[in-house]
Amino acid sequence: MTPHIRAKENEFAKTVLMPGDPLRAKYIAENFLDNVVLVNDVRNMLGYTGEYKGKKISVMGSGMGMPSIGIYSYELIKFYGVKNIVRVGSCGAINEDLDLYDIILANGASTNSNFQSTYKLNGIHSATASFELLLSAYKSCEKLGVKPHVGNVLSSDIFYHDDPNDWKNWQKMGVLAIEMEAHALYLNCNRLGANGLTILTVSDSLVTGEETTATERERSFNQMIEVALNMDEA
Ligand SMILES: Nc1nc2c(nc(Br)n2[C@@H]2O[C@H](CO)[C@@H](O)[C@H]2O)c(=O)[nH]1
Repeated sequence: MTPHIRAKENEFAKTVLMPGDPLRAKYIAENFLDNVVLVNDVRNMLGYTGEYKGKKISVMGSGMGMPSIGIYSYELIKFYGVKNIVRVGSCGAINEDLDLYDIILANGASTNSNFQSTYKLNGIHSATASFELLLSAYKSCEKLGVKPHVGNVLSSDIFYHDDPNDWKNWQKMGVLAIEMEAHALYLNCNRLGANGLTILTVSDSLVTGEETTATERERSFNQMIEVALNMDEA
């Protein structure tokens, strides 16, 4: 038990998928997993443990933003012994080579947040994904005939930026997309010795202004879930 999760000590699998929206955790559990058990509903941040092709796996919402995923990923690793956390989310593309519904594997996550000030580093830490999980996800994409984009994303503290063109400065740095969680997940994993990865589907483009349709969003979300569930476990 923690202030935010009521699950019993061994109720989480070694690997946890984390969509931002707890209702997507419910969707994944109901549509992809067998023998599902609800292990958390504190604050309605729904968490489930079940099986995929006989392998135990958990799925729980992270909430939006780094403070939220920062709490849940910390508690999963520190108090429940979770070894691998795979964020499965959506993002806004800022690179012109990206199309709606494309899949991104984030090998790193830049930020405009001061989240890492807690570590009192004399410098800036590069928040990075686990190569083991990244390679496993890349191979899973190949098996499923998905061509992912692998690169850096921006984890922003802000959705409504006062300067609507701020993203163009990040585009110059080769950043592929904007989301709001990966950097904090990677910091916790880097600091606590766990493996983290963020898999994203492009649900809007700041370059073209395009937005996905609800039905298409669900189809591409399913493809990303298939990629995550078919990864070899680290
Ligand atoms: N800041 C930001 N976050 C985005 C964007 N598109 C998407 Br989907 N997101 C993600 O969606 C949620 C905000 O709608 C957050 O959890 C982000 O990870 C975007 O253009 N900007």
